[in-house]
Amino acid sequence: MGALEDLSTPLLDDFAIPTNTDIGATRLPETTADDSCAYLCGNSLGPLSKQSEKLINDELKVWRTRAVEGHFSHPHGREWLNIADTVTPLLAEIVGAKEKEVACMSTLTANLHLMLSAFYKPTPDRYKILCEAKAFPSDQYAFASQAVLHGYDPTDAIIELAPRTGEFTLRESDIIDLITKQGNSIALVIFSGVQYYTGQWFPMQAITKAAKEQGCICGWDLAHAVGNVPMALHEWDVDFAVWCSYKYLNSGPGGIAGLFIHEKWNNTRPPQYAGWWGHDPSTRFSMPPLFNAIPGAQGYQQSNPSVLNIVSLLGSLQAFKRVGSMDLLRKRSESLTLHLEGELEKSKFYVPVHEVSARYPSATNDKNRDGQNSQPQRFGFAVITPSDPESRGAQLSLLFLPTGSGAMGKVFDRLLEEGVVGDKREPDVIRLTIAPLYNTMGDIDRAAHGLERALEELNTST
Ligand SMILES: Cc1ncc(COP(=O)(O)O)c(C=O)c1O
Ligand SMILES: Nc1ccccc1C(=O)C[C@H](N)C(=O)O
Repeated sequence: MGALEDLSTPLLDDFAIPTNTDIGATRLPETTADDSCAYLCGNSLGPLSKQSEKLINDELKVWRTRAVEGHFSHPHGREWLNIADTVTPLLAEIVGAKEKEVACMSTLTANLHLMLSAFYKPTPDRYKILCEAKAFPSDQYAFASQAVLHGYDPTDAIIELAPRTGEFTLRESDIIDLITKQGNSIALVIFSGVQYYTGQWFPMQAITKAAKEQGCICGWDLAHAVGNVPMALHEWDVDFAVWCSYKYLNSGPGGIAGLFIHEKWNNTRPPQYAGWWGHDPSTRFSMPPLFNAIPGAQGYQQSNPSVLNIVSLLGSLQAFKRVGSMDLLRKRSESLTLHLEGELEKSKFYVPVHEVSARYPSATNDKNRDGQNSQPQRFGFAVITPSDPESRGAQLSLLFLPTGSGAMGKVFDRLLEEGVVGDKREPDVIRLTIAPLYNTMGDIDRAAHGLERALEELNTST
């Protein structure tokens, strides 16, 4: 099996990256029109894997030529009845789980609700849900609606832990202290593995351990962690986890999601929302009236999965497999992200994150935007993602200053004109992600130089 050992990009050819022309880059020489853009947005939607494209086309052909027979007989040995079996072992490796602890199914938010319905069992003494403040909105809605479903007021039932004043990310000690002090009233501790906005990789093992010591259930939303950072869900004794696959796993827009349930729950957490795909496959097609669940995560499957979605995921997972392990991929990821960070720190407009509060006092106070101050301030940026590589994945989140000044939007547009695709989170953040499967040092240089030119222009034109 091949392994990425240096900063070359052996898998670059595996992915179709949009060209500068495709994304409408207008400020580049004509000669680069057909070159790949610098696609730094794998945290939102991974690019198309060429193998996925091939596999989808293969399946379309099977559908065209065999129709329903494709379920039972398949020219490439991927009978649709068992199509999920092509991806579960690969997913299990990526999240550090046993195969039977993983199911590839449905969508992230739906899976989150399924897991909450199975694991959030509040009692009058222990009914709280602990999560990070400003979790991805879908998660906030899911937590709140589940609290309401059980008769609790979300403002009381949900504890949202926010960074300290003047800080942007959570300190491990603050998370652990809170769990230790309030754990006996907490039913569920659920964080995102990697935070979508800040890029912080939470100390998953330590949080899980602290939660377990207090008798809490511990679950994880791994949307931004899966395929990004190495994990050992089984060994860490995580109770459940959910993820989508269209970010670092490159399965395509709306791709099929996944979930993990620790095997220790096999006998005590039967699926409550049963469907035929969670039924024992050996008798599924005898159509028995009584549900007999597959032990473990796969018993939670409800419907027959989308074959096109699964093979789309499979194409990309084969690229992960060729790399060899998440640890190897992570090595490359760490050095590329360090390099991006280093380039950003060289900028004239770089503001160290610990100076943000002092230099832009309103940046950590949403009510009073710096952009409305009477004194015009220089446009700049800080990196709010933790600088410790152990506390982050591939993404760096740049906070544009002064906050509320509109600088972020202008820089974002300018980067796009130069063929650099990041993503913006209003009002002030651009996320840049160096995905180790397909991004290059050249992408980093383009982003850093584009950013410098954009801020130079912004500061001289006002
Ligand atoms: C952390 C997190 N949770 C939930 C979602 C929602 O996912 P979906 O629309 O696939 O349910 C996303 C991404 O969209 C996310 O990043
Ligand atoms: N599925 C999408 C469709 C359209 C636009 C964004 C998304 C995202 O996934 C957003 C992502 N979860 C984020 O971290 O912001």
